[in-house]
Amino acid sequence: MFIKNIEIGEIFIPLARPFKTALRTVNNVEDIVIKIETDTGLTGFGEAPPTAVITGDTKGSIVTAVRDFITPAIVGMELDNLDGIFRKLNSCIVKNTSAKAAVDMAIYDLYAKQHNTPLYKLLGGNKNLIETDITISVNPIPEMVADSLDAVDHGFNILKIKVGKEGLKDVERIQAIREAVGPEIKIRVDANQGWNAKQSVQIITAMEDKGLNIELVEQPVTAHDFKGMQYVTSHVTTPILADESVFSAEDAINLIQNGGADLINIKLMKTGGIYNALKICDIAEIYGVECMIGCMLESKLSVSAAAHLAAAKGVITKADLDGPSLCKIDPFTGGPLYEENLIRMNETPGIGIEKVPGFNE
Ligand SMILES: C[C@H](N)C(=O)N[C@H](CCC(=O)O)C(=O)O
Ligand SMILES: [Mg+2]
Repeated sequence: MFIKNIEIGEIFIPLARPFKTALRTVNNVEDIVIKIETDTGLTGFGEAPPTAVITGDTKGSIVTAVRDFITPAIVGMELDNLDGIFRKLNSCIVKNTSAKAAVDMAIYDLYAKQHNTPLYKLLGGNKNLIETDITISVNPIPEMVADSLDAVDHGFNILKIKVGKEGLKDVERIQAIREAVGPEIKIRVDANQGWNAKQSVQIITAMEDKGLNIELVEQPVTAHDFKGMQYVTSHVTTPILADESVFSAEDAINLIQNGGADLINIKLMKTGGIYNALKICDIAEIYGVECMIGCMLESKLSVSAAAHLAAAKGVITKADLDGPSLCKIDPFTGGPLYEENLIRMNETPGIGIEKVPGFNE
């Protein structure tokens, strides 16, 4: 069975509410989707969001990478030569990790379908239920408190609070939310690179002194500031999670060996897909570092690929896979079940998404 062609489409899904971080505000999921077909008619699907402020990828660059570089590199290759396909995918163009992720997940989808197995079982089959957090956008404090209470009402036990735009005022934000939701709800804080190293220590220490019981702080400083990550990690007791600082296995090794983080956030859109994400899982396992699986502003297709990886690997102990919960509608058929805070894997072969809008059957 060989790869016959790659079709490129686009999806548009309105968000239930604007998504706001220290880096950007977004109102809709507007992602590139791809369909890979084999000579036997088997199809695999993938999705790539244009998260320009984090990965550098735009809709135009994703389409160009898939159409002009990846397609000529892998069309005609035998699906059984999985390793050869991924080596070609990763060497035919540098960077462009979101385009690579879309193709990588479609290939894994096909491979698991060919073997009539759900992808998570093929990758390791560690668990079949995942608990995700939900993101609270950065807004005026009363709005964030109301959003947090609403999320708890809807069954979420873990909140990921976006901060990083107003320095020390973030302590008030988290204090107000903690007082409103009570002590049982887990609170994660994501600064999206919004603080500097000294400011991070001041803010996180203030949260510790107030007993706000923060589970972790994600990416306090600029992505390339590995020394800053090391400074923060060594000066606070709250665990520090590296997100934008870790795209590749090399980043993970560098950061871990230099004490630049306690935890690593793996996202398929940063690694270029599951093939490279598995390398980070192995490195983390070797060093005894736990991982979170995260997502960009993505819909159910690519988030489900990430869910399969999370379900497969024991080293992935935390999930930020709330993309589908942030969308107003679910335009897909099939896939894992999203039940508020829980993602339940099922027995459908591949990733499980059976129908993607924009492609003819
Ligand atoms: C959507 C997810 N919960 C999230 O917060 N991801 C962000 C980046 C998302 C984006 O800007 O598209 C993160 O973890 O930094
Ligand atoms: Mg983050």
